[in-house]
Amino acid sequence: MKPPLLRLENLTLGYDRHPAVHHLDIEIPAGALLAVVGPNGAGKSTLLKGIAGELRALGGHIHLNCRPRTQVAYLPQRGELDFSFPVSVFEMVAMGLWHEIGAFGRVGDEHLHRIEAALDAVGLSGFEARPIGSLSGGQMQRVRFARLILQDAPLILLDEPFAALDARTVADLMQLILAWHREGRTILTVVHDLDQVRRHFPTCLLLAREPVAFGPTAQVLTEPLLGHARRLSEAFDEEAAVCHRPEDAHADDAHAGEAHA
Ligand SMILES: Nc1ncnc2c1ncn2[C@@H]1O[C@H](COP(=O)(O)OP(=O)(O)OP(=O)(O)O)[C@@H](O)[C@H]1O
Repeated sequence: MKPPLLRLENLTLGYDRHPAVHHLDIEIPAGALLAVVGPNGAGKSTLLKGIAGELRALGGHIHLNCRPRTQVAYLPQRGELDFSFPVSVFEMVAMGLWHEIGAFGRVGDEHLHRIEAALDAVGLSGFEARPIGSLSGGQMQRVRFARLILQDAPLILLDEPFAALDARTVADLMQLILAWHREGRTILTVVHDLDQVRRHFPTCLLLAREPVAFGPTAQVLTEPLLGHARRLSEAFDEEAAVCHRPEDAHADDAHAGEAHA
């Protein structure tokens, strides 16, 4: 059996000292294609932000069996994007190479070739000079996927990559995700469409401020478990303090995104 690429140990994540999601004790094996599902406000985006190192843990630990900064590719929700940023498609995609060439490094022939190949893979050859502000929502999401291709990361975190996209774009992006899975990468994707999860994602984490179920998708997406998740989410107290278990005596010294070989 493959060792876990990612292990969450009694993890609590939240904002202003209030937990948004907690009691996460989960091992995700290398090569998993995992859907993260749950009601609105269940803590799905918060979990991805924590793993991406954008949010410090309030308690517990995140153990990563890869380098946190350069080997984790994170695609935030599209609502968090500034489309008015004055860059071209080429420049936006080339940002996927920052960990190889640095912010002001020179893009060499090999890099040019890889940028062209990534744009081709997402169906945007010929769009290089277009300002990103002139793209449709679907084209912009393709550009963001091209950037992920260049990041070439073993761990990929996708937050609602299919939201508000047409069926053709969803199908094309899903094929890219499946190709990454075949290459052995580990992929966590927040998805709302449960039919899509059943079709394409072998494993699933059902969240409702805490893990409700984790495992093979058919065993997780059952009516009783989905109902339980809805009820837990509705009953959650947003103002609650971090709740420590007796074994958490040293939880406060946790560091999110900490590398752990
Ligand atoms: N920046 C923030 N500051 C304070 N609270 C936040 C912040 N971001 C999220 N929250 C709160 O944390 C909780 C979990 O939010 P999160 O966005 O992780 O849920 P989600 O499962 O991704 O929801 P959705 O499916 O609606 O996107 C919610 O109560 C939300 O209001």
